[in-house]
Amino acid sequence: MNCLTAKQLKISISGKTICQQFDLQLNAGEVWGILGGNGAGKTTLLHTLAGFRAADQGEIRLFDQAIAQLKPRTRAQQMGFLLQDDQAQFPATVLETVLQGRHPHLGFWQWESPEDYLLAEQALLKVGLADYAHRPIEQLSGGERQRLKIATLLVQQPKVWLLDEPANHLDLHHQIELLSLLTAQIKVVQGCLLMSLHDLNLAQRFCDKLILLYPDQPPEQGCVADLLVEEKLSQLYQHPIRCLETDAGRVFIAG
Ligand SMILES: Nc1ncnc2c1ncn2[C@@H]1O[C@H](COP(=O)(O)OP(=O)(O)OP(=O)(O)O)[C@@H](O)[C@H]1O
Repeated sequence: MNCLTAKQLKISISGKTICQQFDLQLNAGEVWGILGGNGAGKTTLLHTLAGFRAADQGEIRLFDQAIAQLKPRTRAQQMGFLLQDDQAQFPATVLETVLQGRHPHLGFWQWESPEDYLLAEQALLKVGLADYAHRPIEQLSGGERQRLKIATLLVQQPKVWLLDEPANHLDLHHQIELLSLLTAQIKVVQGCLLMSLHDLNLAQRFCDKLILLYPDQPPEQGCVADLLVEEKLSQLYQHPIRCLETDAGRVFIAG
């Protein structure tokens, strides 16, 4: 099943073309990564696919409905977005914040039900924040805030997940723990996930497919095995990248 499709997309920002005549199809059960250097356009591409900004040309469809025509509430029932920088937040506790993930599913005057609270508590448990439920969010560390944002998306229960640098602020244990949780969830609910990443080893471990946003040539997309190779990665980052075969699988290091 197609979850998110883009046809003949042209995206530019500040006079720079990120992509043109770009087609994309995210299918049920797929985990995609976007790789590219700073300023390559990863965030811009994600924001455009989410319908937060208009493309210069082309069409984006979420479950076969034009995203530009979807009401924000309908879109939020189907698509969750993890913003990279999300500083401006109202004073609230961790539990109040995670419950906001239920809002697209509640009626205008409807309060959260006991089931909503249960979902929120389960999500906090999954991200290791159960003991922080009544803490004001301004007292959380960077990594704890990131885990709270992921918990909020878990209770939102979207089918399509767009994540801008989900590994930001997370220690190695939480990177693996949370990306394992999210990618397993995608397979179970037959949704799809597209995330920007700076860590090639996380891309290798968690992604099925990739989009490479080069600085000097059109984007490329395909399977991880075809794209995570020294020559393409060195071109992508304009820096020599080496791929090493180890007991733990392939690892990538900057030369
Ligand atoms: N609001 C904006 N107005 C004008 N130009 C912008 C704006 N946001 C980003 N840009 C520019 O658009 C280009 C793409 O930025 P974008 O944030 O999409 O890159 P990125 O690949 O996500 O980068 P990073 O890895 O540094 O987060 C950059 O050259 C950036 O300077």
